[in-house]
Order: sequence, then structure tokens, then C-alpha cells
Amino acid sequence: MSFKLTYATMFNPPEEMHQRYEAALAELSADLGGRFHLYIDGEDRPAEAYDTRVSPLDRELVLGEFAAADSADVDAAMGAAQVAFKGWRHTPAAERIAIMRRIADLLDEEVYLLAAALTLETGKNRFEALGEAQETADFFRVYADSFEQQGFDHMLPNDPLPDWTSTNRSVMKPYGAWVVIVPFNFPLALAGGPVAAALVTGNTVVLKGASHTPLAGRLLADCLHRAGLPAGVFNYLSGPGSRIGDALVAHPSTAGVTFTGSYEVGMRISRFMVAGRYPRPCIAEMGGKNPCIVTRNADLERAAIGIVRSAFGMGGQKCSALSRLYVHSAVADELIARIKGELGKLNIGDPRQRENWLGPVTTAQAHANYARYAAQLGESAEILHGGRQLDDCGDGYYVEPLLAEASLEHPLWREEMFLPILLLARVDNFEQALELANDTDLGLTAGVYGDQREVNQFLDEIEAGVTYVNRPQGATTGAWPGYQCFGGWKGSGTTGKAIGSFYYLALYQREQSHTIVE
Ligand SMILES: NC(=O)c1ccc[n+]([C@@H]2O[C@H](COP(=O)([O-])OP(=O)(O)OC[C@H]3O[C@@H](n4cnc5c(N)ncnc54)[C@H](O)[C@@H]3O)[C@@H](O)[C@H]2O)c1
Ligand SMILES: N[C@@H](CCC=O)C(=O)O
Repeated sequence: MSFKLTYATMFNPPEEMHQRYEAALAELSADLGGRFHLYIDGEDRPAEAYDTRVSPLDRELVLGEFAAADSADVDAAMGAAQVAFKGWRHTPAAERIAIMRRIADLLDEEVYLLAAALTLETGKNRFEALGEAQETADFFRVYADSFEQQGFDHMLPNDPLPDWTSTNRSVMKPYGAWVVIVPFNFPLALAGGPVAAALVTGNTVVLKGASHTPLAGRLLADCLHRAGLPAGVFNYLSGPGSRIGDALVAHPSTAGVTFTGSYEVGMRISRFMVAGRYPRPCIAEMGGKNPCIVTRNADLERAAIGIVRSAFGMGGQKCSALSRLYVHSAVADELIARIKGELGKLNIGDPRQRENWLGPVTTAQAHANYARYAAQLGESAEILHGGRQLDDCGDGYYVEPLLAEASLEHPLWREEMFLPILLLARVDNFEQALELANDTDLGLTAGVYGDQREVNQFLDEIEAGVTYVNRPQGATTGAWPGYQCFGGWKGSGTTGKAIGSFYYLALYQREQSHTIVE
């Protein structure tokens, strides 16, 4: 198949993709309900306790029993990663790169099965699920290529000494046992990306899967096992962050952490990582409250399509989701009508069915939060579309996309709801919109629909790490490794560098200067 699936192309994939996804879904569905153990030091490790997890599609659908790790398991995993580090860091770079490429190939082979698991576990539709599974494979490939190309080993000029030869060199070295902590919404790709980066640079890894969606991480562990990684180089723990998060972050063998998740937990871990005897690196990718500006010069058809995809795709449960819309008063009514028109075309329901674009939200908590926010907006804003939990779609967490016009003082402009809820405000001019867009502690993604002058000013002044201009494929969502670098400014990220970028692998290594006098 010559078609390349990315989040930008996923809207109309070839028929063969549907058929293969549906076959994988049937295969996986026949095999649900088993027990999923931890994976430590190259082997499955039973836990003391297991949590039963059901699918958000239908609470009767039991996905399985997942090990809930405890502090003894954390010790075992960190110990295995620590012991394995010596051998892995001395493994020739070419060999590590080859293993990353082997993992990518194995993920490619499993892409339909992984996508089926993601639909069942998170509720995302087939396009989003296939996208996430393919993105995971691409992360392994992109970081293997990046490490190979960059080398991270540079000779520097000899010292200017007339009677001596003094050679200088900069080398980059891995830190040690690296902890990766994953959010529920992209439990495969946001595990695979940091794991690939840590491993290719010579670190060993303990991955803590997402508390609510542990299946994806366990399937990734199976794949890494099959790729033939030496025992202890990669280890997988499932279980709630509240139970093992502190033990992992505080563990004396933890050399560094990549955390992806909420601002609150990310800030807590970041502070913790600098508060010990010496600072340890922490790459924290955190929340978003992402704006889009629509000016009076915008192409409103493109804008409406891009806005609906980014605000409501995957139930608004993307860090990149659009949640704040600032539209020029002169075009606001027409844009609202077009957005409603697009929403009218969407099917909501069981995402295993091809015709359904919007599945359930992932957790019972998100389902309950939706009702609370809808009630709040019903009292304090004008709801233009949606607001109901949908009981007629099945026994899952289904809700309507919600669009509300709210005053600029409304408190929900500042809260990451992480749901299919979009707030809209009318503005008088582009400068006001830009000021409002930047008036947040977060700075992950942002979009604009406007003319060239407005676009230039937007790109110059917007405070966000990922920007999109006049894009119908998604106003604020849809980055892909190798095409868009993805990282947050301000409270959305700690490093100012993006995943999938030229600068990313450097974050997993520390520099050493070698001066050798002959
Ligand atoms: N910037 C990005 O690239 C990006 C990508 C995806 C999601 N997110 C953000 O993630 C959030 C949604 O995910 P979530 O609800 O799973 O986030 P969360 O912060 O609640 O949990 C993330 C992970 O941290 C773990 N955790 C919780 N408490 C911990 C602790 N004290 N110590 C260590 N680990 C702990 C959880 O078990 C989970 O694995 C949103 O804010 C979203 O914007 C950001
Ligand atoms: N990579 C995804 C967002 C991942 C965060 O949740 C995007 O670019 O839309």
C-alpha cells in the first residue's frame, strides 16, 4: 500500500485498512479477559494484586485483569534496569539502532492489532487508533535515524599549544535507568516515543503504563521482548500513579524521568527531580489549553472543518485539542453556523462501527466531569450545541460535542477540561485575539485562520510550541514524528525542545569533554 497514514491524512484511508482493522478487532475481541502481568528483567512477573478493567465502549466488556505493581515491584524493575545499564550503554550504537529498527518493523506488523486494542481501551475511532499505532512505529524509526545521523561525538580543535599535542572532543553519554510515565490518552505512542529515545541513546528503561489504559503498554512490552532486547534493558509496570509514582520517581536508581500528563502531576515530579542531593533530568510534557483565532479574512469553510476535528476529535482528549476559539465579530455568526453544520454530519457511537467518528470518552471520571461542566455552562454561558450524556449509544461513556459562547471572564477559559467542549468568544480585532490566545500559563499548540499579514504576526508573537496556519486537517492537532516537532512552551513543557525534533535525543544524554595530552 503506498498510502502513508498520519494524523493529517487519516480521514479517508484505503478500503484495505478498514478490512484489516476489522479482522484484527474480531481476533482481539475473541481473546479478551485474560491476566496481564508485569514485565521485569526479561520475564513476566506476577503481582500481588490485579485491577479488572472494562472498556469505555461498553462497561460489560472486560478487557482483562492488569497487575497493580507495588513498591517491591518498583525495586525489582529499577534494580534490573540499573544492572542492565552497563551492558546496554557499551552495546555498539549500530547494534542499538538496528534493534530500534527491528522494533519498528515488529510494530508495523502488529499495527492493526495494536489499533484494535487502542479502540477497545481508550474509545478512539479506527483512524485515530491506527494513527497512534503507526506513530509508535515511526517514533522508533525516527529516533534510530536521528541518532545515527547526529552521532553525538565531535572532535574539537586542538589547544593552541606550540610544544604539545592536546586533542579535544565532546561526547554524549546516557544517564542510566530512565523512568517513562504515560498518560491515558496516547498509551502506546507516548510510551513508545520516550522509550525509543531513551533506549537508542543507551539508557535502560522502566515504563509505567497509564493507570486507566495499561493494555497498550503491555502490548508494547511484548513487542520489545520479541525484538530480543537483553533482559533488564526494558521493564514494564502497570498500576496507579498514586500507588507507585512516588516510589519510582524517588528511587535511588532513577537517573531521569520522561513524564507525559497533566500540569499538576508534571510540576510535582519536576520539582521533586531537582530537590534531591543533586538535580536529575526531567522531561515533562504537560497539559494544553489551546487557542485558535479566526479573523475576518479567514476561509471559514477550512476553519470550520479544522476546528471541529481539533476540538472534538477523540472526544477532545488530546493535549493538543482546541478548547479556546476567538473569532472576529464580523464573521462569528457565519462560523458558528458552519461549525454546527459540520457537527450535524458527525456520527457518535461505538467506534468499532466504521460510520462512527466520535466514540466515548475514556474514563468514568471524564464522563462525570462532562455532566458537571455542561451544567456549569448551562447556567453561566450560552450553549450553542450539545451538552448531553448519550445513553442511547450503549453502556459506555458517550457524550455530545459541546460548543458554548462564554464571556471572557468565565473560569473555564483557564481550565483544561480534556473533553469535547469548546468555548467561543467574539473579538473586535486580531490584536485582541492574539493577546487572549497568549493569556494562559500553558503553551502547547495554537492555530490561526487569516490572511498573510495576520499569519506573519501570529507566527511572530504566539506563545506556543506547535502552530498551525489555515489548516483544515486540524486547527491545533495532528503532529506526526518526522513532519511536525511537538513540544510545549511555558507550563506545557519543561525543556523548550520538542518530541520528534533534532534536539530531542540530546535530552537523554549528558555531555563530557575529553582533553587528552600526548
Ligand atoms: N504535552 C503532551 O505531549 C501531552 C500528551 C498527552 C497528554 N498530555 C496531558 O496529559 C493529561 C491527561 O492524561 P492523564 O489524565 O493520564 O494525566 P495524569 O497527570 O493524571 O497522569 C499521567 C501519568 O502520571 C501518573 N501519575 C499520577 N500521579 C503520579 C505521581 N504522583 N507520580 C508519578 N506518576 C504519577 C499516572 O498514573 C499516569 O500514568 C492532560 O493534561 C493532557 O494535556 C500531555
Ligand atoms: N500528537 C497528538 C497529541 C498528543 C497529545 O495528547 C497531536 O499532535 O494531536
